[in-house]
Amino acid sequence: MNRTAMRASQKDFENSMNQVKLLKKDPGNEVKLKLYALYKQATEGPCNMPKPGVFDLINKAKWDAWNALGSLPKEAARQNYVDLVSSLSPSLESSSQVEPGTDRKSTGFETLVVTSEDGITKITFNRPKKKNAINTEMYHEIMRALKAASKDDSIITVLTGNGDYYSSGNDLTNFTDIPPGGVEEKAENSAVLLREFVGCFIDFPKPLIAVVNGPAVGISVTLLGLFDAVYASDRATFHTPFSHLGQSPEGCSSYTFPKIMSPAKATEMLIFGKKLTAGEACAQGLVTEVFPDSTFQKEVWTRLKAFAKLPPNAVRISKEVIRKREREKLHTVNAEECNVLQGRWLSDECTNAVVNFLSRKSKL
Ligand SMILES: CCCCCC/C=C/C(=O)SCCNC(=O)CCNC(=O)[C@H](O)C(C)(C)COP(=O)(O)OP(=O)(O)OC[C@H]1O[C@@H](n2cnc3c(N)ncnc32)[C@H](O)[C@@H]1OP(=O)(O)O
Repeated sequence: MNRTAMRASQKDFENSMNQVKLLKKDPGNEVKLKLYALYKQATEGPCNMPKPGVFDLINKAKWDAWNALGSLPKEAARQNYVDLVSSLSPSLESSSQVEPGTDRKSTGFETLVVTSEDGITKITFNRPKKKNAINTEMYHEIMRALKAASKDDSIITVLTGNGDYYSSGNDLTNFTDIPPGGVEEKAENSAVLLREFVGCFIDFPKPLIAVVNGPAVGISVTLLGLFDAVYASDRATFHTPFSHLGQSPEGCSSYTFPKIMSPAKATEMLIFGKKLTAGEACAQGLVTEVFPDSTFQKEVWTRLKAFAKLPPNAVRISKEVIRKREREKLHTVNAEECNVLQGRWLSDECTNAVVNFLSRKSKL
């Protein structure tokens, strides 16, 4: 049937919006901009937003795309949107698909894969093309997955990454999505989100294990100080370029790192941005054990499956005994770090570093 000869109904439009969420492959920035522009035109009509500033790279690209549609009628924009999505259909997949005969897989996550099997809930960062950078959606999904894992029947919970990276840390494009209240509101919202996010790690009631499959950057490193064990491939590296980004430590690392590795070693990492190999991180106590990459998955999962057979109540109670006397202190540190960062995010040092990263790639 020739779709262009038809009028797309509201239902067709909504189906297409849902299909976009199921895209298997990233359609690329150009197509994403077209989809954005057609969606806005179909729902709001011609571009009605003030033109973003020159440094607001992403919003400016979006504005340009929407504005370029001029006075295209809403119905035509809706039809073009449906046609464009249908032309992308070979790269669609159903996210509700559950692999047959394997473990229980939770659906409803865009940025994670969450499975539960053999007493282990595994939360996998799943943005491999972006080196598992943590965008706003992913912060929320990780919190949701942790809250569910704390209540499910698993004994231990594991975080790991899909692809060659464990995680490249905070997604720097998070800083470009500026709300109507401006950059101050953005900084405040981010500090609230960060505090809640780190709080979930402080309060997590079961043993939390990191399976660090590759390089880790920024917040994905600092959080390791709140894990109960950290197993790393010898491909992994550990790096917190906070000063380079005009930022300051988070994830309670200003407290945990000096305790774990000595104040001077913590300074080298957190202030001077020294990158550690997995072996160095292990020697300094941040990593529990390092495995050759060729046998990493096999060895680690064999070990974790054995741990997960331990009596659940004893495991949970022991975690509580260990965490209890530190919990209040950790929450205080978390609040202080978020406060300091809120100010840093408004600094020229931070703005320039983020603009440099984004414009280096001319990214959206
Ligand atoms: C609620 C807010 C809380 C904030 C908490 C504070 C957190 C602080 C931090 O985590 S600080 C650390 C931030 N991370 C970084 O500075 C790393 C930035 N990325 C890089 O330096 C590099 O991408 C790399 C070294 C990780 C990998 O380099 P390379 O192997 O050359 O790959 P690419 O650079 O081509 O990356 C592929 C693809 O991924 C995108 N990407 C990677 N990391 C990030 C990131 N952190 N933020 C946004 N995007 C990232 C990269 O741009 C490429 O995208 P493209 O293919 O160009 O679309």
